[in-house]
Amino acid sequence: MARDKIALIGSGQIGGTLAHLIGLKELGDVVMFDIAEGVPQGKALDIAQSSPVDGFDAHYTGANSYEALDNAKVCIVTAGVPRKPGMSRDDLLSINLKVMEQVGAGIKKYAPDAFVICITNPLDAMVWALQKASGLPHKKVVGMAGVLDSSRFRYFLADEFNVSVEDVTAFVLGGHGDTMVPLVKYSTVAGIPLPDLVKMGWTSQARLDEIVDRTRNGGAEIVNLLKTGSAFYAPAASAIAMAESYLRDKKRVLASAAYLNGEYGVKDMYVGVPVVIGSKGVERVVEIELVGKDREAFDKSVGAVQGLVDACKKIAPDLLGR
Ligand SMILES: NC(=O)c1ccc[n+]([C@@H]2O[C@H](COP(=O)([O-])OP(=O)(O)OC[C@H]3O[C@@H](n4cnc5c(N)ncnc54)[C@H](O)[C@@H]3O)[C@@H](O)[C@H]2O)c1
Ligand SMILES: O=C(O)C[C@H](O)C(=O)O
Repeated sequence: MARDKIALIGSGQIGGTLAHLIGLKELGDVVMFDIAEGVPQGKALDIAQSSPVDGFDAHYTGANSYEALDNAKVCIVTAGVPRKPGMSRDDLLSINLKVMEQVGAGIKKYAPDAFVICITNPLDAMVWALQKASGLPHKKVVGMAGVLDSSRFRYFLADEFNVSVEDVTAFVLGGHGDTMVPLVKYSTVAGIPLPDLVKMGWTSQARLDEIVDRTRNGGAEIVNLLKTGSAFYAPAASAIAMAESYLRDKKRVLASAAYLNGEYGVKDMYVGVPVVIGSKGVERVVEIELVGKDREAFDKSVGAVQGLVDACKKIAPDLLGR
């Protein structure tokens, strides 16, 4: 059986890590694309040369032309710039919006049947713009953030309780920004919700609040440590989970920036919610009933994303006609 072709648009820190993980997991052949000449070619060759050591079979190519995307089954988009200490993800909007317009046109021309995962920040607005620019069906274009934010939350919780990360589930919804919504009520250790664990004396409400806060600031914590860029190992692993669910029709329930057309009371916007990802793309939006503080926080987060989408519409009004 022919291997699936996976195109990585952007071959920087996340692009390189994605390419390596795809080989290690034998998910398919990899095309690395970037505007920087030599970078995708060099990384592709380097990773290909690791394949005999690690024992995986995958074909790697690097390219600076969109033709290389031809017939890709999955496209993962990291093209653009990351933030530096002191910046917010939103500061990247105008520069990365231009990149999404170019990338969207390339996908439209060469990979119109692909499942597209956008990673570029500010995530919820960029995936909205990428869908508009590519014209692909909404269920075939998603944004990666919720898996990452939920994974950070899971890791901090597992560390707090001194239990395996495998036994911790968590969902972080809303926009991928300061207003994201870690859902305490729906996060568990071995099925036991966090509020029950507080009652059981496993932790205090104050500690839980600190962990929620650290999760919300998880991206900035790493940016401040690295100083020259942002997180890439966990973001790449998170996007691979989404790509794998699509390619292997696993139908995993993963928090993703998905197009909402009335669900959660939101229309014509991408926001982080749990979705089922299978061979048809986003096969179902899981609509959790949000009440009280969770509803308020979610609505506030949606408002923040709406502000960014409105800014995109102002900068690139022609996107609306597509
Ligand atoms: N959604 C998330 O959870 C999440 C997590 C981490 C990073 N990010 C975002 O992902 C993006 C990439 O991060 P990174 O660490 O890989 O950055 P990076 O700078 O290492 O890589 C970005 C690459 O994009 C390339 N590029 C720039 N303009 C391009 C264009 N027009 N066409 C093709 N390629 C282009 C650059 O040459 C560079 O190689 C950033 O915007 C960052 O903020 C998002
Ligand atoms: O924080 C960033 O700028 C990168 C990314 O969105 C993250 O959460 O790690």
